[in-house]
Amino acid sequence: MEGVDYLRDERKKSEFDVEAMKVAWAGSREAFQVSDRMAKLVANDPVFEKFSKPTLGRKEMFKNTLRKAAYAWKLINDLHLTEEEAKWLRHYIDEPNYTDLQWEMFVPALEGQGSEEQKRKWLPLAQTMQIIGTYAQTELAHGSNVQGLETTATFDHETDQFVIHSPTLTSSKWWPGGMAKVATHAIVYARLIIDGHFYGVHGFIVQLRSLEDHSTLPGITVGDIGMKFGHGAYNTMDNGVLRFDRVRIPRNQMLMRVSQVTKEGKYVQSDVPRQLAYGTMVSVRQTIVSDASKALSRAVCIATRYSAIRRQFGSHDGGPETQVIDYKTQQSRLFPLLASAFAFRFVSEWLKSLQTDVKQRLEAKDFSTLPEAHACTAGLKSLTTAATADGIEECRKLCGGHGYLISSGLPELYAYYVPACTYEGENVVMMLQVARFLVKTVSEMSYKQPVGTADYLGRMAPLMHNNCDVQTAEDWLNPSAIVKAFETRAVRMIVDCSQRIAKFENQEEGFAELSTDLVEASLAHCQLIVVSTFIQRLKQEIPGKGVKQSLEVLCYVYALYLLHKHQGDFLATGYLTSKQASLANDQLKTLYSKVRPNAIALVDSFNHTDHYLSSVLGRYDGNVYPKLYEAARKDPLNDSDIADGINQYVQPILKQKLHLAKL
Ligand SMILES: CC(C)(COP(=O)(O)OP(=O)(O)OC[C@H]1O[C@@H](n2cnc3c(N)ncnc32)[C@H](O)[C@@H]1OP(=O)(O)O)[C@@H](O)C(=O)NCCC(=O)NCCSC(=O)CCCC(=O)O
Ligand SMILES: Cc1cc2nc3c(=O)[nH]c(=O)nc-3n(C[C@H](O)[C@H](O)[C@H](O)COP(=O)(O)OP(=O)(O)OC[C@H]3O[C@@H](n4cnc5c(N)ncnc54)[C@H](O)[C@@H]3O)c2cc1C
Repeated sequence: MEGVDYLRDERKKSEFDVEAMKVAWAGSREAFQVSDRMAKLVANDPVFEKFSKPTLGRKEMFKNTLRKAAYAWKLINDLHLTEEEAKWLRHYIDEPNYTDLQWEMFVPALEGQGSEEQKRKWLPLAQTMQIIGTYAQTELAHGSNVQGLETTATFDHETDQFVIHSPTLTSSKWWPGGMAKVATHAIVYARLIIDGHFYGVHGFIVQLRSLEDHSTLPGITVGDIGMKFGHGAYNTMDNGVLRFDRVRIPRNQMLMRVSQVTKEGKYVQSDVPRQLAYGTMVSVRQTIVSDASKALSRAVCIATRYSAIRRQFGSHDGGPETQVIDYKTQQSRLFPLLASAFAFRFVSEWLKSLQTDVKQRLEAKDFSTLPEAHACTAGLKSLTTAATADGIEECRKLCGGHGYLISSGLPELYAYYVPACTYEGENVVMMLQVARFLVKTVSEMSYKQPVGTADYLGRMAPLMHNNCDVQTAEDWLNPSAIVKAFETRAVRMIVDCSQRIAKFENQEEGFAELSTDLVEASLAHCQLIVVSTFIQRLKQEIPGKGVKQSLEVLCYVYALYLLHKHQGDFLATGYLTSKQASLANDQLKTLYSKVRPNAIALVDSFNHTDHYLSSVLGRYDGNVYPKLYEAARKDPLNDSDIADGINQYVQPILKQKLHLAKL
């Protein structure tokens, strides 16, 4: 038998309707159809070929990406693609480039932080790509600490302009994507100075390059910051360094939704909270959660298919060896990741609806849910990206030696994905933001009832004193038992930290002293959100034979895997006995055997094309070994029998050896 037959047999074992699961994964039939159509469009167009990327040099790689982005823009216009379709098209092209910044950051920043007048002027230009923008916030010396940025924007009364300046080397903008070579404009974050007074960091629209010949404008120095981790990965993006030498922009190019500067140089704060200036980051963090499920599902798809094909040991009487997916250890590493991909998918859907709700409220000047939205996006961004980056690396290891080959698709995916733990808010820094929200919520509880994702903190009294009543492994197959366990663990960790902080005279000092515990408590809170959201999703109607049942199994796998992994927390907070924790682990093992027959069908439900996976190991048809061989033969080193350099550098050594032998 070959890999092709193995996967065919595996697909026959499936206990659910794969087509219906594809819809459940996508969120709706329409969402499935759009993403499916775009995936196929990209996969079937030779312009989007990407297998040769690892062999290209930086300049060729960059140019190739520009070519693809230009072609994609042509398709978007020629085929009159909707915004949603265009988003999927860009996603499936699968090469970071300047358009990511244009659509994910520049346009949202204009939308969220521009005044109505500014939006009328700038949005049509950006949306039709007559200008290309980037988001220039991070500097050489400051990324996380936004208030520490050094670039200055000084108001000049006489000319009614701002003077944008980089006063120090460390104030150089450093990292913004698309900035080095492509962007014509940037939203530059700088300290506002009026008459010698500082008014905090604000965003300014600054033109960097001529729209005629693309040359940099006077006073602007811009370039690339150099190669990044991995060979291909993020190196298709021109992350840049940018310095300003007293560059002048008109006053009306400061983003003026949150605060304004008048012609007279008066600083006026709108009736909206200053945190709205951070709004772009909130919306991008939500997208990052959705991207985490895509990246993890991709790695899991590769590792699961390959695990069903790969056989090692266990052959008796010349029969076939054991499929590595049948080893319990392989299942215990792989299936929680499969379950996590679904968990992240559903939490990202929920986060999107939360975001839509917040946006509507903001329009109506209701800012009450902004802190929660910030805490949720920051925390879930941190949780999902950390688990996804680790998960991709685990999938590489699950594929043994072949996982280390570029043709497995996993090294590239990891190198491309891993900066998500850092950009858009470094993960630990983000968890500390969640901690601030939680500690504040607890401290305000005497006069303010917690709501939304923090509402369980309002049930603190019973949760502080309850004990778990699970007695058998089956008792763990109960959503309310699971939610109660996660709520209790989170509440006890948060209250413990809050009480210890309260003992410090200086609360900030207490917060800093307890920050490692606070990060763990925040993680417990975020895990509760993901688990609860998965459970809530299962309460909705989910059509298709066996689909809901399979998702229920995955939901329990996700929850009990976390419970097992963090059993120290559950035991230390006194909610569980070690017997109950061990029963949870027993149940987890039973659940793995329920996932096993459905594993291939579950990863098929992600509907990933071979083009998107770009992995010989994860091919849909399972034809792994012949294709591995073929991929290896295509390596440039195999172009000739005697490689360049052999005659020059190896032969002389060999000949010298002969000479010594004669002696
Ligand atoms: C860490 C903080 C949050 C700290 O903010 P701060 O004002 O210095 O300090 P603070 O006193 O803690 O905060 C003040 C207050 O602001 C709140 N807040 C903070 N962030 C937000 C938000 N996004 N929405 C709504 N509210 C927000 C905080 O909760 C505080 O609220 P409070 O005063 O407690 O009620 C901030 O500086 C930050 O967000 N840093 C991370 C920087 C970041 O994410 N940069 C992204 C650059 S762009 C990028 O990476 C693009 C990658 C693109 C790609 O290639 O894909
Ligand atoms: C691929 C990539 C693309 C990017 N694209 C853009 C872009 O388009 N535009 C843009 O403006 N920026 C961009 N960035 C920059 C990115 O947003 C920042 O790197 C990120 O916000 C982290 O900030 P930092 O580099 O200052 O990290 P640092 O804050 O210096 O982190 C270093 C370490 O310090 C720790 N630390 C920092 N502060 C605290 C604290 N208060 N408490 C405890 N620990 C702390 C962190 O946990 C971390 O371990 C990009 C970065 C990357 C890698």
